[in-house]
Amino acid sequence: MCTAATYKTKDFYIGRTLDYEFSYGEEVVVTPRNYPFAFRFQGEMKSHYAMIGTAYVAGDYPLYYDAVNEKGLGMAGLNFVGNAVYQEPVEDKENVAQFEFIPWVLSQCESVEDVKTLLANMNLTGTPFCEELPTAQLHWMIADREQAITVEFVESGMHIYDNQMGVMTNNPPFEMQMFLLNQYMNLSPKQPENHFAEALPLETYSRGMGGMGLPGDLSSTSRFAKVAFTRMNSISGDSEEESVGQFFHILGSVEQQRGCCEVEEGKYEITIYTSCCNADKGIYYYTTYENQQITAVDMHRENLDSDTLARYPMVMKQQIYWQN
Ligand SMILES: C[C@H](CCC(=O)NCCS(=O)(=O)O)[C@H]1CC[C@H]2[C@@H]3[C@H](O)C[C@@H]4C[C@H](O)CC[C@]4(C)[C@H]3C[C@H](O)[C@]12C
Repeated sequence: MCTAATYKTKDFYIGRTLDYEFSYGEEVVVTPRNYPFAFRFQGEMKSHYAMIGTAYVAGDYPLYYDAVNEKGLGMAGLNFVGNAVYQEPVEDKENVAQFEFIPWVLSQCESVEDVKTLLANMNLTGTPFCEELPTAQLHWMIADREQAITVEFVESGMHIYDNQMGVMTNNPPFEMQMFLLNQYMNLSPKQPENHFAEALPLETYSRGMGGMGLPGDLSSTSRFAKVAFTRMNSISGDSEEESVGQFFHILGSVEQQRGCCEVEEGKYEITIYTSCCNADKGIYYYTTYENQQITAVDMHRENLDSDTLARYPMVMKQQIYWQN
């Protein structure tokens, strides 16, 4: 399972959890403006917007999972297995392979409005990167500081949904996830009151009963409701530390601990990493399952006019701050 979220205080933030049972060896990767992107169908793009995010680098190619560009536009790809349907290349559209979707969008769009225009003429193909890395079945959240959308390619074609909550998880399709939220309309952060039956002496027996009824399991629908509630009711100061801290708490509400979700005999999904990118400043913060201390990579500390990827393997060892 995976969860993505946006958050806005003074700055705009976007991030995700990457939940899976194994890691591909992902890194934080800055793609500078003059890195030549060789698109399968669209040819070489010699210069473009710079971007930062998590990617698995295959050869010298950044296969991004989530990223933000220097204009403050961000996107994240999450599993959508069984529902994602990609097309064969066609003649009258811009064909883009599924693994190129993030670079294709972030290299040339400044805003979600730009993305909508770009998508109108795009055909996402199921072309695999190589034999060893088959096509990933994903759907995407794309956001800037003004709005967020969910983009899904399914049997009936491409669907773009306004995503007012700025959250996304996995299956089922976004429309159904939104419908299921109706079930939770009664939830409130306030202490509950007895509406069950006047005749019964039901009472709040402890503090902290706000959000009563919020699901606690790790299924995609439960995480959708939980993270939406957490994100929509979230309160924080607007300093960088407070905003980033709060963002990690929002995604912390749906993190996966090893042992709770067995996906195969003896194999468990865990939150491999959690990211929070300050999209305005191009700073990518992350924690990993092994290291809960926040690590940061600032794209503006790199030479953004270069043509070579800057790569930072994620810190995978627990860092403990000793006070004495
Ligand atoms: C497995 C990841 C999604 C995690 C997730 O959503 N988990 C939920 C699990 S569940 O089904 O709902 O149970 C996805 C997110 C981004 C994906 C990667 C990126 O799309 C980049 C390339 C794309 C290539 O086609 C395949 C390898 C790959 C390197 C992908 C591997 C894998 O599919 C990733 C890492």
